[in-house]
Amino acid sequence: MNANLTRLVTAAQKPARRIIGLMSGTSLDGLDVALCRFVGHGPATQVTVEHFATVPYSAHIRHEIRRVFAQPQVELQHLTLLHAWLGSLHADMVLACLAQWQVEPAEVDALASHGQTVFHAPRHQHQLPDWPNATLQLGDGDHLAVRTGILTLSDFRQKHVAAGGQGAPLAVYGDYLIFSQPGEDRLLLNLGGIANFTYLAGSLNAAAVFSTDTGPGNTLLDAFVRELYPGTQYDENGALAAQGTIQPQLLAALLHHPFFVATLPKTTGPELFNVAYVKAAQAQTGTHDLSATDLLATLTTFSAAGVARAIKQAFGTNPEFTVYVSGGGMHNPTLMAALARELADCRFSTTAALGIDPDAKEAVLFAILANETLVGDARPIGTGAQAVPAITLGKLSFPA
Ligand SMILES: Nc1ncnc2c1ncn2[C@@H]1O[C@H](COP(=O)(O)OP(=O)(O)OP(=O)(O)O)[C@@H](O)[C@H]1O
Ligand SMILES: CC(=O)N[C@H]1[C@@H]2OC[C@@H](O2)[C@@H](O)[C@@H]1O[C@H](C)C(=O)O
Repeated sequence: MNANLTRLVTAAQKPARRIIGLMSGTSLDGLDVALCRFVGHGPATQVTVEHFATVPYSAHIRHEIRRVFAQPQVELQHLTLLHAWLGSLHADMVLACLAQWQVEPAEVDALASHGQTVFHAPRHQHQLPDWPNATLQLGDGDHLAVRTGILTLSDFRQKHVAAGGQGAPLAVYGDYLIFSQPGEDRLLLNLGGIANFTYLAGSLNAAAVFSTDTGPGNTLLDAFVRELYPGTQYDENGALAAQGTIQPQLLAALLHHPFFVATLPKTTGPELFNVAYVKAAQAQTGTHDLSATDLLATLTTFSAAGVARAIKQAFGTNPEFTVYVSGGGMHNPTLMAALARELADCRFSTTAALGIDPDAKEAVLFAILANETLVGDARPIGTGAQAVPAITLGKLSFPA
């Protein structure tokens, strides 16, 4: 048997294995690196996060990604170079983390790399008749495998698209395995650049589980803070938005988009929710001269209202859940206060209460997906239009 296959089978047969999950999201703040230890698979999965770090992206890296990020037209040479460059860059970031944690690459059984989403194109968003759902993540897995010497799984979204999905959200596969709890209906809400949630039934009925994006999380806030306060990356602790007043006409115009009434599940990205989207709504409502803080206050409530709309769309007007929040938006008290207003009957907690660092959650998720691909099974989740494809995800790259 080929030595790579022997290595693969050995990793799959171990009673416990270490997998590093990597996530770099739409916020372009950095690469999240989570070294996880797994025992078991499927609903019996036990995962411990041994180490976690976010390796910040430099201004240079952010600049090079933004040259193509969510752009319908790009320089093809730059896109091609980025694919290789980001693969090597992510590999070096992993090696630096391992050195700091005093863990040898040989002690790690697999790397699970999400890559950098540069364009997300579900059919409802590109609206090109006869063209499929599509999504593109850069940072090639072979570069990670060869440079780190670690067996790598990557490019998790393509199979979801191939099997009939939109390529996202994938969190549902991992959320279902590690956060389901008998007797408690749970909502897991991730406030990243884009917000999404997973519903888990206390009955443990897999058919009832589903997940969806809800619209912008931090992406518009970040984009306008960058534009209005040059040199600043985000509204730290929601302090700017907290000084502003919500502009109701603009808020209504922002929410007036087919995305917010489209059936669940749905996905989106900064290809739709971007500066141009907001400026069009400002032009339409004559609010282009709104102060920076009023605009940020309105955008903060817009994100919260999008989350609330999707939850109410699924569960009716007065949903009562414990909502377990993760992602960078949970550090924004103005956004969290807006959510508490929009979902008055919900209680808010974070995934820390469930044993997973909320900043690490998405990176852990990709490690879980890799663990399932190595040792688990494809299993049915959801039903009807909300069913997620029963597949294992990720492509294999061997180091040699
Ligand atoms: N202290 C803070 N105050 C306000 N906002 C914060 C704070 N810390 C983080 N954030 C927000 O969180 C963002 C980063 O979030 P996160 O890392 O979850 O996004 P991501 O993983 O890139 O997104 P996605 O899940 O859409 O891929 C920052 O850009 C910022 O908007
Ligand atoms: C195409 C893409 O990268 N989508 C991300 C993004 O960030 C949040 C939201 O939009 C979600 O759909 C997805 O990520 C998470 C990890 C997911 O697939 O569950």
